[in-house]
Amino acid sequence: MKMGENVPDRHWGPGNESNPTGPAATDSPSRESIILARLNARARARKAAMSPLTNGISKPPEQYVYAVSTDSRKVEEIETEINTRKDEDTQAEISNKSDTITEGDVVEGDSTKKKKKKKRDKETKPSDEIQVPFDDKVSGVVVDESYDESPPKKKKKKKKKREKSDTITEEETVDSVTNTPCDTEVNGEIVEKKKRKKLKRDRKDKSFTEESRLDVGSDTACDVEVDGELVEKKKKKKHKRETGDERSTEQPSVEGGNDTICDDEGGGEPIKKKKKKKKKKKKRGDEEGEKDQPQDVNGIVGGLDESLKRDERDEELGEASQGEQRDDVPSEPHPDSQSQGEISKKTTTRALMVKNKQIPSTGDDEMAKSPVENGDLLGVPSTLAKTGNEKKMPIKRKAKKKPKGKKRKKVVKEQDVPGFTIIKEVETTKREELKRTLPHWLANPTVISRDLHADGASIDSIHGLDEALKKILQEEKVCHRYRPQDICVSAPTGSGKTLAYALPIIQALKGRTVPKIRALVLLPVQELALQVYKVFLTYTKGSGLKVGVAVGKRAFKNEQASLVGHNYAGYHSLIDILVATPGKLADHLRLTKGIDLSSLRYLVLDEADLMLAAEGGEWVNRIEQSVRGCQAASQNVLIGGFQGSGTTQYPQPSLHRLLFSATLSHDPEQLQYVTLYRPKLLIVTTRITPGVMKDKSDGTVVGQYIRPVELKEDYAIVDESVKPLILHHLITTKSWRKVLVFTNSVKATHKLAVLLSVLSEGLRIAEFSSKMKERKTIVSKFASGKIDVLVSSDAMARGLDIPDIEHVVSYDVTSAKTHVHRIGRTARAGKPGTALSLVTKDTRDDFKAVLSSGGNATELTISTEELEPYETLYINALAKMKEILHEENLKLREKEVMEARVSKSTQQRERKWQRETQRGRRKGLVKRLQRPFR
Ligand SMILES: Nc1ncnc2c1ncn2[C@@H]1O[C@H](COP(=O)(O)OP(=O)(O)OP(=O)(O)O)[C@@H](O)[C@H]1O
Repeated sequence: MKMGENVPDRHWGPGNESNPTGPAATDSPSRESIILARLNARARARKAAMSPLTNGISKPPEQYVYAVSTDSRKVEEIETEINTRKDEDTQAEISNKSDTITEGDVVEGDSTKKKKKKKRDKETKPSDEIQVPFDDKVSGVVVDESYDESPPKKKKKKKKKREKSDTITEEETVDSVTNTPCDTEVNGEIVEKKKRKKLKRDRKDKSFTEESRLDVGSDTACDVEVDGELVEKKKKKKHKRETGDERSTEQPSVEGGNDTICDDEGGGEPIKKKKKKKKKKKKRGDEEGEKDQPQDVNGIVGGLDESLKRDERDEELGEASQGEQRDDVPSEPHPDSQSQGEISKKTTTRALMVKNKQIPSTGDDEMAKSPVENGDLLGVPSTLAKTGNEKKMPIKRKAKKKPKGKKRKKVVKEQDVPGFTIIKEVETTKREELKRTLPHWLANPTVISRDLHADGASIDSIHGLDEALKKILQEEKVCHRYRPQDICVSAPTGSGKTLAYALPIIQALKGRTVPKIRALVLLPVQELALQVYKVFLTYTKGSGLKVGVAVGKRAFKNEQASLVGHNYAGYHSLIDILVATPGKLADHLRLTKGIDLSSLRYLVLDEADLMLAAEGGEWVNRIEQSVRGCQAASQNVLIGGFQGSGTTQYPQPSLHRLLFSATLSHDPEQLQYVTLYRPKLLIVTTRITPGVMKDKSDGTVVGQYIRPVELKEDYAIVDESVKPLILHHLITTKSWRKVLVFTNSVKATHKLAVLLSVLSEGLRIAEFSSKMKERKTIVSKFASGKIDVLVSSDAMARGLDIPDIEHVVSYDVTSAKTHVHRIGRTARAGKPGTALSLVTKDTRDDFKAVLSSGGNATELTISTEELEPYETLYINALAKMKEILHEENLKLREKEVMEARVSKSTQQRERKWQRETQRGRRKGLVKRLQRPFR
């Protein structure tokens, strides 16, 4: 089907329907009305024609298509024919010719004759000007002829009817009137003018038709310009969208596929501009109408692809969406929607060609893409809107710099995978690099700052190291090695110093394989040593470590057998940890065979200040010499402590010295006997009390005797004669139980214990006996609460750990150091306790010195009135005490006399026997000598 055949059918149909009788049936209009109607019709026609042009659609409206067929040359021929045949009655011929015209067309008057003539001419001689652009394969546009046969949509048709009915009617009227023979007859001038105007209009129409033709079939500068404007507008709008300047009230159709339509009609473009554009287009149409076809192809693609993409998107959304009113698109159908639909089909073909690489795609394919096509406005994902068939062409635009590290899109093209349809874009995001986090032990190493030369010990001090290695080390100037610092600890009483050294030693020696004396703990008295020995026994359960004690509690031979074993291979150690008093240790080092201290690693001096004070501290030096001697003597000791001629030697670690006391001496003279290696003094305190930290004259900060925090310390200024009565008064009136009283001597202890026993008959009073056998029983009774008041000398002042002693009385003022240990028997391990000091006038100054060492006591006043009730009792108690003491003295003397007598009589009997023996021997010898030989 040819273009010329279809156009009248679509264009003139409605007009003829509206006016079936045709213009010939009307009366001849006046000249002015004809001219006015003609001008109006032309203006409307041009306006209607401009809409698709600016829309990027190449196809002009039907009336212009029709005008294309009405070439000026043909018009002249028709007019000439009309003039020559005006006298002839051609009604029959015209009616015959009218058969060739499509049904529905109303042919009335001369104008219809002309049209029929034109139609006939077109049928006989098709216009190349029309067919070329649509049939031109170079343009890439293949006319879908079936489109013309498809029924137009009702909405579009109705709309078209409404908008064009008036124009078409008027135009028809004008054409019919101007071409009627009566006009020429009425006024020849008018006819001439009309002819000139007709020629002029036809020329314009011709030029415009050429422009339209070019728009339809080929590209024009107009299209290029329009497309360029569209591109620019879209760029601006896109920029606005990106910057958020675009108002939300703006119609989505502006951004959508109908944006060009709205630009023309609803975009608010001034009419003057439109006219200017039209003029420019006409000029360019005249100038560029004869340009090469490839340029035209490129120009047309932009407008076509825009419709193509809209159609493709509609296809993707499904047929259900077709014909429906979009929310973001104006519901009123556009008058040019039909022509757009027509172009869309063409552009679909065009797109297929582009897809199949039959023709090159242009950057306008991408540029013409609207947000609706991208699925943005309809909420359709862009991945659905894009089919992947779009071939990206180079677009002259500033490429946006992609931010580093962000999403990196990778579009999988359909061409990449032949035979498969890519339905979705594959987006690959660049994963953020995971920061590696180190384990806690690697990220937080324990930094030990040390200086090799400052902390090192001499190579010679490494026991057991091979002499050849020592020589090499010295040659390499590696003369020092790391050695732990010796530690001195001054901590309050009852703060757990025993466990402070016991647990680390047990932990360090737990992995040993062969028993050897590796730890030596020295304490001043037997009771403390036994107490610490029990602690080690408790905490070494299950560890395999063996603990020995050397305090003289058992027979010496038994202690020897518990420390050293002997078999066919020789002597070997039976213990790993030895708890001893200095005296007994010296006896064993001197008398016990096989005792070996060569592997000693830890030397602990508990109550170090007292230990170093005994014998001037020389015994410590003797023990260390003994240790070094053992080490020197055991150079050939085999593994396991067996002595022999083995060659295996192991370097022994240096001896680590640990000194503990609640009153560690600050006197350097007392520490001179201990060879301490870079000693470190640790002072443990729980609160800063006045006088705790003092800055001495030498600038060194030293600690004082620190009391437990839980200890409450009181003192009472009393007379010497009533001290027992005041103590009795406090114990009885305040119901003290488990009271530990310290005196300065054993005699005073006994005297006080007797007096208290007389005064307070209901209380269980005991004294810490000097007899070793009785001590253990008394301590256990006192700890279990069977003794209420235990009177003791300072033999119990240090280290004894008796639980739950509530009150400690310092009956006699003593030194500050002893005072700290006395009152330290209470308030242990965080438990509360009270200490009372009875101060006389003579000992007031001494007590002040005691307090100045870090104590803080409150005075307890006891009035004489409180003591008056005890006067008689006290006098009687004193008298009875004297009697008791006197009797005790008498008994003691008798005992001594008896012992003396026994000893004297024994001596006498021995002497008598000796004399008799000597005398008898002599008599018997004489008798034997006098016996005659018979
Ligand atoms: N961490 C602790 N928690 C509870 N009790 C503890 C702790 N450490 C030690 N003790 C207890 O405190 C008491 C006193 O311990 P220890 O005899 O070692 O004290 P000390 O400092 O040696 O006192 P002193 O100077 O009088 O000899 C012990 O009965 C012990 O069991």
